[in-house]
Amino acid sequence: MHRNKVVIIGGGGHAKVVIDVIQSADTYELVGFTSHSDQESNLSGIPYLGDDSILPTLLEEGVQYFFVATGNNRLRKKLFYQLIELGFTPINAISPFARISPFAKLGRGIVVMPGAVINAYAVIEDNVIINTLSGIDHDCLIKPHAHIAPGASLAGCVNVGEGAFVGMKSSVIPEISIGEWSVVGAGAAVISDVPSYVTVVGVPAKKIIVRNEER
Ligand SMILES: CC(=O)SCCNC(=O)CCNC(=O)[C@H](O)C(C)(C)COP(=O)(O)OP(=O)(O)OC[C@H]1O[C@@H](n2cnc3c(N)ncnc32)[C@H](O)[C@@H]1OP(=O)(O)O
Repeated sequence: MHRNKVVIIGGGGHAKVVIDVIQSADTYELVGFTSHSDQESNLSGIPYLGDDSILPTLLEEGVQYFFVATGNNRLRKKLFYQLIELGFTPINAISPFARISPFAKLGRGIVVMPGAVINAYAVIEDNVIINTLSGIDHDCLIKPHAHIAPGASLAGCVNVGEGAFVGMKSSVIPEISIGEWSVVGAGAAVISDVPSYVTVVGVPAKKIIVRNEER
């Protein structure tokens, strides 16, 4: 069976899981991964190819598809558009153990990890991470480059802004909006709208001042 060739961008912990998901779906041929840090010779059974300077050569050799497997939302955004600019096409990495409604809509460059559920009329835009065992209920809108961490539960009609991070095991009640590039802490219960560029934690979730804005 012919399978399209894919390069993975990134060699950290998130890449390990993304590779596993793509391999378990058995739809693509993974040619290897690129990384800027010194790497082991392979990751989850696929070879290290070098840093991103190898990418134009890979394209010439017929590797047309990519997946950016970095957890940091800002870096993932940057790399996503760089790869498209170079002429690559993003794929989705969908675990066969996720459940996605046929009435949900998915963009490009999205990973949906095992145990995640995406219900009817949810919209997941480009380059989003839907992590292990998370739940995205009906009519949610997840904007590009966001990350819904393991076990987070979004009720119906929740909007998550560009680049926002919804921490593991947090809960968001219906019709809440989470602003762009904001962070919801692990275990938070979000019961009111979250502005952009803030961090909220706790039950109920309240804004905190953070020292390090990098995410
Ligand atoms: C497969 C994977 O691994 S995917 C990755 C999943 N990762 C996550 O879900 C991580 C979620 N991250 C968090 O919850 C973090 O604690 C953050 C982002 C909310 C805050 O991190 P930082 O900015 O480093 O904050 P810091 O640790 O300095 O804490 C600031 C204050 O908030 C409190 N706080 C931090 N996180 C939480 C939380 N989740 N719930 C309640 N309080 C919290 C701290 O106790 C501290 O309180 P204090 O000032 O009274 O001492």
